[in-house]
Amino acid sequence: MEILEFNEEIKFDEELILVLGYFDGLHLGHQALFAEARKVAAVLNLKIAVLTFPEKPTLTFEKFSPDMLLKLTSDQKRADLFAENGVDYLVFKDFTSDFAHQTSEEFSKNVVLKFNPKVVITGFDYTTGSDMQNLKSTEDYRVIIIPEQADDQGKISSTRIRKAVEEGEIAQANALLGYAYETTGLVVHGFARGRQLGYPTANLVIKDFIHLPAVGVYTCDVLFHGERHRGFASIGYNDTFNGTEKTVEVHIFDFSGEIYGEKLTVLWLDKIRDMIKFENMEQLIAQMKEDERIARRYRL
Ligand SMILES: Cc1cc2nc3c(=O)[nH]c(=O)nc-3n(C[C@H](O)[C@H](O)[C@H](O)COP(=O)(O)O)c2cc1C
Ligand SMILES: Nc1ncnc2c1ncn2[C@@H]1O[C@H](COP(=O)(O)OP(=O)(O)OP(=O)(O)O)[C@@H](O)[C@H]1O
Repeated sequence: MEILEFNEEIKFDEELILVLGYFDGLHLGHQALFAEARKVAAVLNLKIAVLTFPEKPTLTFEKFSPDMLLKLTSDQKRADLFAENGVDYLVFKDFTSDFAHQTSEEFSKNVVLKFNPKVVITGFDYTTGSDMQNLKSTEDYRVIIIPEQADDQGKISSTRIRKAVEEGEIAQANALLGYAYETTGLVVHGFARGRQLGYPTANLVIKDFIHLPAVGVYTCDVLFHGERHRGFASIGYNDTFNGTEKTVEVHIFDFSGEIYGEKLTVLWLDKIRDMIKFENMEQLIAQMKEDERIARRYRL
């Protein structure tokens, strides 16, 4: 997959299938667009391009708050997901005021046609231009609109998944994503109390602007040096020790070793329980033994 910046000069000579949207998380709804794109691309023997934005379009319209920068994936994972979904050209365009103020006709001429698309694929609720039109087929390209992908609670959407993650409903988030929600971090030094508890933990610092699951205790898998290990993790303030800083800590079962400075990816699988402020360490250890049983028993 090639990653490109959209600019005035860009112009594809080959005909393409173009997919449009922001695609935070590349969830099952989004995946339906790419499944259709792959089908059409195979029949017509064409490559697939996606035009998307590095940040959420709402940044251009609403009063800024830092959580507007948060995403469901890191930029790296986002690119990986586009590639896994069959994208050949991943094209980024800053969502500027000028861009937003184009009419749908201008958008078609100034943007869509630059991709020389034979077919353009969008979802049922995708609108373009300041006049908020659905994209329509022209003599140059055919538009395929993918119907709403929904479950019993309605449309599968990035908004629903963000809410599920932030409420700790990880199993629900994963069901809507079609893959396990993940967080990548760098292992740094904590207070080294975990050893005393019998569960040394890798304390993670997270550099990506991504949504973190709610405070709590979770079953997880950990990707480390190309291998997948079962573990359990805690997100919270170490209440038993009157901690004041939020930490993300993970204990990998049947593993020992110094891994400071390494990068780990935590695949969040299911929430076990809320964080508890225990009277003493013994109670915390007893609870963690029970958590371990639950985490080890968890089947994918
Ligand atoms: C699976 C798991 C569950 C945990 N549950 C709790 C908890 O309920 N209450 C709490 O105060 N700390 C909890 N902790 C956090 C421990 O207090 C923390 O791992 C320990 O203080 C070690 O911190 P350190 O790595 O900074 O030394 C949990 C940690 C793990 C890995
Ligand atoms: N459930 C769905 N079914 C069909 N198409 C969808 C679905 N969700 C999104 N799409 C389409 O995917 C593209 C990207 O959509 P977008 O990034 O707005 O996702 P979203 O999940 O609707 O996001 P948000 O919840 O932030 O509004 C658009 O063309 C949109 O119409």
